[in-house]
Amino acid sequence: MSPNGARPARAHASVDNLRTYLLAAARRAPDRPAVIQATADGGLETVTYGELERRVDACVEGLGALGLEVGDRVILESDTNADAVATLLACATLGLPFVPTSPEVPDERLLTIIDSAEPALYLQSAHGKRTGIPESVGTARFGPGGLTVERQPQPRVRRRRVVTPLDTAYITFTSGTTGRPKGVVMSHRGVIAFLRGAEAAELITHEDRVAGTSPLQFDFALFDIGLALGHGATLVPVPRDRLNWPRRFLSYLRDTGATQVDSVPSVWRPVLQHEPGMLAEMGQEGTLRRIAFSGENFPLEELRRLQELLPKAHFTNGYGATETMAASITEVPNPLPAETERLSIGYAVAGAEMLLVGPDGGPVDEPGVLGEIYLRSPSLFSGYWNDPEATRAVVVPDPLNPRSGQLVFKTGDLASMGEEGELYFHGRADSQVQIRGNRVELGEVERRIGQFDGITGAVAMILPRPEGDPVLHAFVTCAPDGPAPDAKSVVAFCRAALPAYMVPQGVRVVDVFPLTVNGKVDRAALAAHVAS
Ligand SMILES: Nc1ncnc2c1ncn2[C@@H]1O[C@H](COS(=O)(=O)NC(=O)C[C@H](N)c2ccccc2)[C@@H](O)[C@H]1O
Repeated sequence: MSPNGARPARAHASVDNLRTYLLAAARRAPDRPAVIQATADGGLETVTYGELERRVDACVEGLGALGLEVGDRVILESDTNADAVATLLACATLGLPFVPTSPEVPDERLLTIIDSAEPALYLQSAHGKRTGIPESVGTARFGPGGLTVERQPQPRVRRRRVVTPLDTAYITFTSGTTGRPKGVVMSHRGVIAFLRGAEAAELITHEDRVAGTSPLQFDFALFDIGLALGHGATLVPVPRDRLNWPRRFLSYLRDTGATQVDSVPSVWRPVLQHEPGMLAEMGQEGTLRRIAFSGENFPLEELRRLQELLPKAHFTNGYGATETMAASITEVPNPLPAETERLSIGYAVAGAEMLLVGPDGGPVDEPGVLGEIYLRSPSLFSGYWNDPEATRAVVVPDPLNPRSGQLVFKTGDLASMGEEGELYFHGRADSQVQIRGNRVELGEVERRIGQFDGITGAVAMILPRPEGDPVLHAFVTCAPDGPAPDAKSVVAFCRAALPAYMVPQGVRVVDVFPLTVNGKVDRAALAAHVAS
């Protein structure tokens, strides 16, 4: 086929593409607010769906003139805001996979991602500060008026004439437990399949204002964008400098009229510690209708305190991995029953199914027995970028129907089943370590320590030792006004209720738990404490 150098390929409006799915509201109600965001001078501005579509098309024009080919990668570095959304939708329109990253990602990590993804173009906002992008990559800046090109991308031959639903919408690089970043390749069909499945959870209506708190490279941010725009609702990105100050965070939620807050559990820790009173006032005002969280277990003590302050709010536990965008969305009772010791991750979203598989590779059918979660889902990723071996390890034949050609996602997560088939998360399979032949439930250790008077949080982990058994360590945070508990009393407290092999050898008090750039507890950083 002769190169189609003339005009860029597009997706037909009738097929699945992130742009058509997320801008459908622009046709139905162009004057409705799509994004409410902070302005540079500290005010607020509203971008309507009609204005958002105009900005998308301005960016499509700029991108389309660069001669890029469907599938060429575009690094999109930004905080979450209307222009970042317009830019990612422009990439989607032209079948250009965007690789989301944000200003606080360190240079060397960005260079590792560039080295792997070999992007055609690097985009940052007009006031972005990043420098040192390799010469082989074109660079440009995006803003409300469209694109300003600084360095042209290298010329390429255009052959594709259409953008299909199987084309890549984005590649998000996860640090992964092994450290070498893996690029999760998500197709338009996959993302939209998950967002459509999530609609069945009826989390929001078009009246809602969804406050997002995750950085763009974390697909929780992409879920927030997809959830809000997919329902014709309003996205309220929370600026990072607001997140670090509880009072400013809460006043931002109040000023923007946010009705839902999506975050990892750690976002609420400083608020519970420093501004419970202000949060309680907001709880009484009733504007905040739903708290949605994902990414890791929400420590139950903290969750109960949050529920006490927000007695009228709904709580939603979103579980899943970037490789399928997510897997389940489960309503958490408010208040949590006193006897609850483990949050349910319920059932897979509509259109998907979570299966428990035992060590023998067969299904686990009886309640209470541990198995690994395998996920059957149309939102299964296309594979890890340029890493077929890592892909084959987690995209496997459906254990219940291996001859069908159907592939499922081997999550690496352990769970048990309740009486109604609902699942309960038991941690990562690779973090289940035996101590003297016994499987240690880190969550159980953390729960017990969390009940010690004055302790507000506990993280347990097992660290290998050069020789002999691995050692169980615990890290705790304490109430600011209370006495720092001494390690011996905490150990004795554990010994009174846990089997010997689950009693931590070391207990260290830390001011706050270190966090990864996505806001999860940084266990590697805690482990380094012990090594030092
Ligand atoms: N609700 C949980 N309880 C407990 N452990 C969890 C939970 N959600 C993840 N995880 C853990 O985190 C792993 C996935 O990590 S991840 O790939 O970075 N993805 C995420 O954390 C967020 C996920 N993509 C997502 C995006 C949008 C909505 C919901 C969920 C899972 O395999 C679990 O081990």
